[in-house]
Amino acid sequence: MANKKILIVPGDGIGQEVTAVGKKVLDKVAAKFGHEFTYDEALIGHVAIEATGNPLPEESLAKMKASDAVLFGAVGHPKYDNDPSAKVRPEQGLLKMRKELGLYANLRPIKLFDELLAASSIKPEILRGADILFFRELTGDIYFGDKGRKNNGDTAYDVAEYSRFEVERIGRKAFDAARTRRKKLCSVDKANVLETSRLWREEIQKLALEYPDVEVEYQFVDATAMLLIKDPCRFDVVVTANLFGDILTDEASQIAGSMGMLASASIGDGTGVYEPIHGSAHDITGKGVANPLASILSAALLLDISFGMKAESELVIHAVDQVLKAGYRTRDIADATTAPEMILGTDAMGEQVLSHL
Ligand SMILES: NC(=O)c1ccc[n+]([C@@H]2O[C@H](COP(=O)([O-])OP(=O)(O)OC[C@H]3O[C@@H](n4cnc5c(N)ncnc54)[C@H](O)[C@@H]3O)[C@@H](O)[C@H]2O)c1
Ligand SMILES: CC(C)[C@H](C(=O)O)[C@@H](O)C(=O)O
Ligand SMILES: [Mg+2]
Repeated sequence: MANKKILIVPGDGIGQEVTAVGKKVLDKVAAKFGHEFTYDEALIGHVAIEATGNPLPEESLAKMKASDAVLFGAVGHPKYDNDPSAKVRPEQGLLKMRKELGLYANLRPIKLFDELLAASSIKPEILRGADILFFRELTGDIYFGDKGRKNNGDTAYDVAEYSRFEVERIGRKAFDAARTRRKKLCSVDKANVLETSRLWREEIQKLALEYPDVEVEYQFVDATAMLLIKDPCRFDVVVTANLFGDILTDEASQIAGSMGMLASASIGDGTGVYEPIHGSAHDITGKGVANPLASILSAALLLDISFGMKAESELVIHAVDQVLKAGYRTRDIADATTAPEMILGTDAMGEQVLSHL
């Protein structure tokens, strides 16, 4: 029995819809195992701009720092996506949260539930058994370097920077994880072109000497994009920089069947933040069709990583597996053989998972 303070930060668009389901799952787990979870909510993104003018109000940040874990949804609104000159943007709230909480490691597990083999456009014989753990560096790179315009606004720049300690700390986490898995690590960079990547590779090579039991390979990011689709089973743990990790994991969502299946854990030295890798999905917002499984699986990561509740976490993953085995699907993971009555909306899918807990 444990007492924990969980902060729910739904954000924008389908973030609101799926996080409500993730919270219900946490509630049910607490009741089942006799834990006491207390909840608070905080604003971020477009909803925070509307309410306060600030994409990450100080009050939200203070609540995050004071909580034991954060369940996060997504940020984003078409208003800003279509206005490149907007000075205040929802995404700034997300990046500030990551920086302020020191969330330098973003773990993105890509694991295919067997029942979804048919939902993917990749051939089943290539896909079967795929199980990759991405470590995406999250507080450095081109995201956080100097950026601006010059030459009367006719030239724009974004500076990419990495320091040795930033590469070392994410690299160490990735090597440690590889040791607990299949002992293979792939470090992804663009060291044939980028100086940040050459420093990245130097640091990973140094770390490799400390982990002789882990088989290390180095791949360029362009080749990795190809290999993920050609032969996803060759990968175990992948460690890479912020921008490469962002792009490669959206691609890798197709290994798991859909963006709506991928959970993530953003961790550092303080409060951990657990979030689907997907965004606010304007195209389906308000329709009640968003897949809540990424949020539910994020809740499972929260239980495991921030609270050390392994059995609770495994129960949630098992419940998701059972629901998929029973044939239930949201629209994004349905295939031609799915009967219409088995295609559920966000809340109904959540109810199925709750009933299997
Ligand atoms: N972590 C975040 O908060 C985050 C991540 C990515 C994008 N964004 C923001 O989200 C907005 C939309 O961006 P985008 O369209 O490029 O990416 P997106 O991830 O929101 O959507 C990409 C596609 O995947 C589908 N999709 C995503 N999640 C789904 C789910 N749970 N169930 C079913 N289908 C799902 C969407 O319908 C869309 O077709 C932008 O404003 C962007 O900046 C935020
Ligand atoms: C919204 C955006 C800033 C964010 C990122 O690029 O990190 C998103 O794509 C993600 O993957 O969480
Ligand atoms: Mg992304």
